[in-house]
Amino acid sequence: MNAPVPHRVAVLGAGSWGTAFAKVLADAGREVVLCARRTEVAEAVTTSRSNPDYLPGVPLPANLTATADPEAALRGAEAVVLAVPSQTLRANLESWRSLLPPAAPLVSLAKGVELGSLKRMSEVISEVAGVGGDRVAVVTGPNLAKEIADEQPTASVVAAEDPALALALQRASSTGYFRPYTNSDVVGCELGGACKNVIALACGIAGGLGFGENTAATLITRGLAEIARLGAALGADPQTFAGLAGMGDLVATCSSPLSRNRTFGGRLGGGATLTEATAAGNGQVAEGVKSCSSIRELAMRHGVEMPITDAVHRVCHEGLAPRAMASALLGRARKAEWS
Ligand SMILES: NC(=O)c1ccc[n+]([C@@H]2O[C@H](COP(=O)([O-])OP(=O)(O)OC[C@H]3O[C@@H](n4cnc5c(N)ncnc54)[C@H](O)[C@@H]3O)[C@@H](O)[C@H]2O)c1
Ligand SMILES: O=P(O)(O)OC[C@H](O)CO
Repeated sequence: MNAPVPHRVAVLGAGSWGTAFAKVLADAGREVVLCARRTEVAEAVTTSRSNPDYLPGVPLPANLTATADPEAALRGAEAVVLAVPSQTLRANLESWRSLLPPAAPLVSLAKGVELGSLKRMSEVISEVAGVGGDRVAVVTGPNLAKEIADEQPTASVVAAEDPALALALQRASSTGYFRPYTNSDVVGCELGGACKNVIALACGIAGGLGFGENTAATLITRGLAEIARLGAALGADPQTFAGLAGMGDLVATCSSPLSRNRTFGGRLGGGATLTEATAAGNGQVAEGVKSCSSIRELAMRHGVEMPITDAVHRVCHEGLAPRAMASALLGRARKAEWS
């Protein structure tokens, strides 16, 4: 069965990625309403046709309008995109639940695993909105918001249980600079997006300590190995981790100075405390700082070894000195590469 390609789309959350993805949808021909938490952000988008707080200097198209009123944004929406930080998704969605159009698909842009429940974002959405997994989709991949806002060529993944929904959203978001692929492995795609933030923190810490590309490549490669192990335990398709939502996003995030996670790790490696590193982020969220704990707990629950994730958790939350991280990792028992 074909799912209708949505024309009117509400994007809830007007931060970096919410705004950039709203622009993608508008450039793909949708009528997009971007919903900001703060009135001044919505007003700035309306009056200046840009979002100076999150994407300064990026012109936004006329078929992208903004409001701070979720009811106005959601009225008549044929698809709803959720673009808020992962640890805030539950509370935000609870406040929007009664306004959600009854049949509209719900699309997650968030990359994280919820603290406490250890749920992936699509699971949180199904639970809070009271909808089946067939109405939920995920957009993920090597998608640094600023590069996409500047229309640099990028591929992405639309993952959904329902192949017709994935196809409809793929059509709804394809532009000359943004090429989404479909994928039915929602579990693997979401794990790839959440876990790479933690490995990017590790790469940032290594960079802050003055280590070079061998260390970064080691963390990326062994990071991918531990992400894939968790994926296997949770029933993901192993191929996903070799794709855009796995290796692709891992490489982009671990390598880019635009990554909030890598940048945050760099501050820790350079000697900042967690509080100082958070303050320097000016309200921008490095998702891995919280997800390192939920992912570690998820791995422990499933008997999966994730030593890099464990070390990042210990640096962020248990006082392990960044410099001691290398000896903690290299001092582990010797083993075969594929074991
Ligand atoms: N920025 C990127 O390059 C990028 C790319 C892909 C995915 N993502 C993911 O998308 C999600 C959103 O990221 P973003 O870059 O748009 O974040 P951001 O920090 O730039 O913006 C967050 C938005 O959520 C709103 N919000 C609502 N409740 C909030 C709360 N309690 N605390 C903080 N903000 C709250 C903010 O007002 C803001 O509009 C994250 O899960 C992130 O990992 C980001
Ligand atoms: O800036 P980061 O570290 O949250 O990463 C942004 C995106 O997830 C990259 O795909």
